[in-house]
Formats: sequence, structure tokens, C-alpha cells
Amino acid sequence: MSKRIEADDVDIYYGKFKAVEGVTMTIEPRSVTAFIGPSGCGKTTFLRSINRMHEVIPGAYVDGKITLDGDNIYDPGVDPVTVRGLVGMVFQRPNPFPTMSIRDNVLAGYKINGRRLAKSDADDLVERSLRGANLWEEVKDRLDRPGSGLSGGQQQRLCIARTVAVNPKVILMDEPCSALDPISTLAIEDLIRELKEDYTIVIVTHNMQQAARVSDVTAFFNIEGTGKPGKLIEMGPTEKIFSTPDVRATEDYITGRFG
Ligand SMILES: Nc1ncnc2c1ncn2[C@@H]1O[C@H](COP(=O)(O)OP(=O)(O)OP(=O)(O)O)[C@@H](O)[C@H]1O
Repeated sequence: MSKRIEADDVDIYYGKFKAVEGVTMTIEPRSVTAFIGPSGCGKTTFLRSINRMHEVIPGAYVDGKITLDGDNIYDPGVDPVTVRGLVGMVFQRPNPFPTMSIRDNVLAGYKINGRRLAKSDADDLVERSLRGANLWEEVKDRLDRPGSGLSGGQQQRLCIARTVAVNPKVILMDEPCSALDPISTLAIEDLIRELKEDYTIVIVTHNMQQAARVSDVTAFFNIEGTGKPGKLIEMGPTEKIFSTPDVRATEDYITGRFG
């Protein structure tokens, strides 16, 4: 189910501005990889290039190769919509469709892709996805109520259910807990650990403890100064990056000396 991601010398631009330079990395299936680094070093930009969301911004483009199990998602014949089906994304702020029911929120991604479902199949998919997002028990009696009636943490799990429902191979998460309280944060972190059994997971986080708690591998990005591109400095097993990184800047960032 889950796929290996390989980036090969990836540069990412907003018009003339090169925001990210020369990223080469491999992300293994069934693992959680955390992207860390100071503000503006290109973590989100690089994350969004993994499902071809970056190019949605006018003038923005990616130069280089990113493959999923060897298939280049930037090959000219590849439809970005297909890529976004394979590589789901969860955002910083939970963004369920507010007036839509919980049930329809789960099915939303599936329906946007133009697919139809028999009612019983839809019921199965809703239950499976909500169970997968550890939300079923809390919402099974109110599936027809609006998604906006849930707590922030529940809304984020609903968004994860919506992502899972499309059956992706990779799930990207851009600071998925930054708008949540500590209890909801721990619930999402538990969920991330469960999801990695089935998906390749990449998470951007500013929270060092979170990176240490949930990720198998950590990638540290840095930037030399304003107007300069962000670069991947060091990537390795989270335990090593947090105890004996090879690069001084990584250690300084992790110990809170800068960033
Ligand atoms: N839509 C945009 N148009 C132009 N430049 C952008 C745009 N979005 C981001 N940038 C620039 O690209 C660079 C990288 O930004 P990005 O948001 O990827 O960094 P980040 O590491 O995720 O930062 P943060 O931790 O603050 O979210 C920054 O210089 C930023 O100003």
C-alpha cells in the first residue's frame, strides 16, 4: 500500500525566487519522517511539492525529479489530480466543510474525484475511514450532523478520515497539531503511529518533542539568510539526529540555540 518517495536534486521556485535548493532524499514506506527547521527554510514548500500542490500557486514550479516507487510524479504525462489521490494532505488548521455532515465530509474527497458509490459501500467506507482515524466511536451516532460541530481535535481526525477514504499511499501533514490542545495533539500523534502501518507519512512540525515522539526519521532544513534558498542539511534516524547529529547547525537548532 504505502510507497517509497525519492527526491533527486529538487529546486523549488515561486516565480524567480528559488525557495528550496538541491533536495535529494529517500523516504521509506511505512515510516514517519519529520521535517524540522527554522521558519522560512522551505519545509512546507518542499512538502507541497510531493503531491504537486506547489504548482497551484501562479508562477510556482518545481525543477527536479520526485518519484513514488520509481514513477516520476513530474513526468509530462502525469495528471496532478492522480498524484493528489495517491498523496493525501492534512493541513495546519482542521478544514472540514462546515455545513456538510460528518458522513459527507468523509466522502468528500472520494466524490470530488468523480467516483460514485452505492449506499452500502459508502456506509462501509465512512465507517472504515472513521475507524482508521480513531473517530468512529465518538461520532457514530451523529454522522448526519455538521462537521463543524466537532471539537478541533475531532475535526482534525475527521480531515484525516477524509484523506484516508481516498485510499492514498502517502499522507503529508503540515503542522497538523499546531491548532490543537495537548490532549488532542497526543490523540493525533497516537493516530500517526498507527497510520504508518499502512502509509508513508511525512510531517512538518515546529515541535521538537513531537518530532522525537512520532518520527522514525528526521530531516533538518536550514536557510543561510533572507532571500536565500532553504536546503536539506541533514537527515537520519530521529534518535541519532536528536542525540549525535553530524552537523553543528542541526544540534544548535534542536537544543534551541537558534530558530
Ligand atoms: N506563496 C508564496 N509566494 C512567494 N513566496 C513564498 C510563498 N510561500 C512561501 N514563500 C517563501 O518561500 C520560502 C519558504 O517558505 P515555507 O513556507 O516553505 O517555509 P517553512 O520552512 O515551511 O516556514 P514556516 O516554518 O514558517 O512555516 C520563504 O522565503 C517564504 O517567504
